[in-house]
Amino acid sequence: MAVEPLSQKEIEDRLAELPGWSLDGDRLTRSYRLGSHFAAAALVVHIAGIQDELDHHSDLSLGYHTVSLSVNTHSAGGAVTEKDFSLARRVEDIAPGHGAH
Ligand SMILES: C[C@H](O)[C@H](O)[C@H]1CNC2=NC(N)=NC(=O)C2=N1
Repeated sequence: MAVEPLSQKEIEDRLAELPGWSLDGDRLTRSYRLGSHFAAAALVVHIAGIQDELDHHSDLSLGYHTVSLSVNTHSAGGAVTEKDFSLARRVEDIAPGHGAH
């Protein structure tokens, strides 16, 4: 998969398809709220599995009822790439099943 930095327009087009995700500086980010701390922890573990499968890893943090991700592509000099959006889409696919919103 290409690891070229995406242009601002390419990032905006992709963000338009991913409600809840945003660009914070040079990182793609999203926070989720869950119904309990344990549910949030389970989502973290599920995301960790996806990240190992994709070999692409966000900074992933667990709060009280929250899970937060922040990701860019180290091998592209810390730019946002298609790999970051692939991860975001995979997380979006599974988050609702954990009751995350
Ligand atoms: C060797 C391995 O493919 C690399 O270290 C992977 C692992 N996870 C990664 N995660 C992120 N966010 N960016 C990378 O460039 C990256 N590279």
